[in-house]
Amino acid sequence: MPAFDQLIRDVPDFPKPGVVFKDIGPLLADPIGFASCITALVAPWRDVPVDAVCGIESRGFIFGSAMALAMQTGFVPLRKVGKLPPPTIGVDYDLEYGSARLEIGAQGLPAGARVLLIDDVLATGGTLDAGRRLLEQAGARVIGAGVVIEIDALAGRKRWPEAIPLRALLHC
Ligand SMILES: O=P(O)(O)OC[C@H]1O[C@H](OP(=O)(O)OP(=O)(O)O)[C@H](O)[C@@H]1O
Ligand SMILES: Nc1ncnc2[nH]cnc12
Repeated sequence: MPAFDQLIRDVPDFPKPGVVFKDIGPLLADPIGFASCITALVAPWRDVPVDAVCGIESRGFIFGSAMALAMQTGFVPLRKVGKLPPPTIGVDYDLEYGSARLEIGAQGLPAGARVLLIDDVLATGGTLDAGRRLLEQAGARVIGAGVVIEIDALAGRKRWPEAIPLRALLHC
């Protein structure tokens, strides 16, 4: 596996004191790093039927939409509150540094669609958990999830159901 970790910058005390922010900017700017990151994110699902890749706003859009292109599936955005026109379905959740609400278009997915949930970082796990709950509320079947970075110390994986595969490229 390529050394993605060298393309992720640690920024101490951003966006607030005590948080070490994982900056994916250098990874996105590196054509080989970004391409091999997408290849690695897609790899576990090669033989799995997937109807759509769902990315969480905003950094999950970058990886999720590139994966959807590579997998030849549709892409469905899970957006922060107030961005999508009605009708929407939404869920509230807590973040490592705040709280938020995620929404999906009520007609965004056919019932029973097999979807992958994608984000850049798994920290406390609140966002990924909210994404899963939202997709299930919308009638989709979450068959797996992928993140680029998992911050092990924050134990976000504990909030994720063991029965659904969750793949992380990098552990910090
Ligand atoms: O596991 P958690 O503790 O929930 O944190 C992970 C989430 O936090 C960041 O998003 P943020 O809400 O900061 O939005 P952004 O992608 O728009 O910067 C990150 O992109 C994940 O979505
Ligand atoms: N430490 C962190 N770095 C980047 N994104 C995050 N989202 C939540 N925690 C984060």
